[in-house]
Amino acid sequence: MNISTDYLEFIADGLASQDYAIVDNFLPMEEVHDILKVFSLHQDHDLFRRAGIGKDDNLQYDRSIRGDYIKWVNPKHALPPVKRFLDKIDSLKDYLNRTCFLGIQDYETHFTIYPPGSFYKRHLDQFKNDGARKISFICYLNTEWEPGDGGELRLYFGNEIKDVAPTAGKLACFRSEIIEHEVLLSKKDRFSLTGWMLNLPWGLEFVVDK
Ligand SMILES: O=C(O)CCC(=O)C(=O)O
Ligand SMILES: [Fe+2]
Repeated sequence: MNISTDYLEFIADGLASQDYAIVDNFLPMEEVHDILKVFSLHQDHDLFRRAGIGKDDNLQYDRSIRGDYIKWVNPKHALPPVKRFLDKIDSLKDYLNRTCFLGIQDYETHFTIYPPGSFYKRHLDQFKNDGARKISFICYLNTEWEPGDGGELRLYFGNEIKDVAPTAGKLACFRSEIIEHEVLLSKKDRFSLTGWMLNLPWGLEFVVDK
């Protein structure tokens, strides 16, 4: 077990009782720094692409809605620091399947960079033409984040909101089909690993398509 049962239980309870959970120290700083080195490597190789909205025939690119850059993780070729993160997500997936009966079969993950001035307007993570996304998870990697830097994750609960600072090591997760959310304007480069637990298997062709 590479993630404590306390964390797993806390996340499962949060998802069951309020449709979201936030864990502050999901990753130790050393692992955050190791993952950031992988980001640098991918940036050096110019592997990040503008993120789109929707999927397949409905895929669109619109900066007034979403301004981040992404690189999909291929789990079969993940470098060790990323593999270590994926192993934790695997443990979480198995735990949620045992305790919440969500029928999660797989997950998809991308590296994400929001450059200064970017944001992602209020949305739901399920695509109109695909309801496979069950749980959204985001692990933040911003070691220098301070109040005023922006880039908070804003969760909507009817008329209530909750803002989550994107500080390094934190994991935010929520029910993809229920919780509307947005990324507020970020004033600095904002790094994260973003993923979704799916109730369908995720084939390699799907990775290459993206
Ligand atoms: O990075 C975040 O805090 C949320 C990202 C998001 O909403 C998404 O990629 O769908
Ligand atoms: Fe989202």
